[in-house]
Amino acid sequence: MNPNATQIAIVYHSGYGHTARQAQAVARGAASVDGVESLLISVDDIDQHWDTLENVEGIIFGAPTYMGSASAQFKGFMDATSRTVFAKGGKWANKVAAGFTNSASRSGDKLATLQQIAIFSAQHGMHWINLGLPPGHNNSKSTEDSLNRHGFFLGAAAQSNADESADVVPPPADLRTAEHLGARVAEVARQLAAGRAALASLKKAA
Ligand SMILES: Cc1cc2nc3c(=O)[nH]c(=O)nc-3n(C[C@H](O)[C@H](O)[C@H](O)COP(=O)(O)O)c2cc1C
Repeated sequence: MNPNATQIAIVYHSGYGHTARQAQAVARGAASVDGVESLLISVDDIDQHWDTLENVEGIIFGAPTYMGSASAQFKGFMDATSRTVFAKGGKWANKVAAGFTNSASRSGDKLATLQQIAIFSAQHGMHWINLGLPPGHNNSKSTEDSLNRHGFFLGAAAQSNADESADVVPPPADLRTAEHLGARVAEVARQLAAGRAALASLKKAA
């Protein structure tokens, strides 16, 4: 861990590996920004990482959509933060946040999961970063390989055919969309960190 780097954590759950592929793409995107390091954390290992999460600049949350909402394992993580983060005095306040989800159907009610993650981030007083891409596949010239082919604004979406393994899906367009989200969050986190440092030195000079 480079102490001068801006740290972005990606906290995710994946039952069968598909959302893990999406999470890896988000982490790649974040780490592609100069001066940023990304850290992938599965909710299965979360108890080893509560202290780490207090010290990162941003957290990008991801879960598969199961029965129209985040998976129960991810919800278990969300509920645990009531005790480990919220009750300790809002330890995640003012960090940047963003979200991603993956499911089998084109829609599959993924929007409900992204909304759930956005509300969760707001409860922690975090700054929500949206996807920042126009809808990718809504005209005759676009294709299934277009970035943001599912047309989400709130976060990154991926679709994994139910009969295909995580070696094959999500498809490249969805992984590139996930990379874009990681890079966007990392850039904003960098800007905020630099802005805070600049303000502190102005204050010192005054
Ligand atoms: C319990 C359960 C519920 C599911 N519910 C949905 C759903 O509401 N919408 C959908 O599109 N896919 C649904 N799926 C399919 C998963 O979202 C899909 O297989 C996804 O790729 C799994 O990601 P994972 O491998 O990271 O767990 C469900 C799968 C499971 C196991």
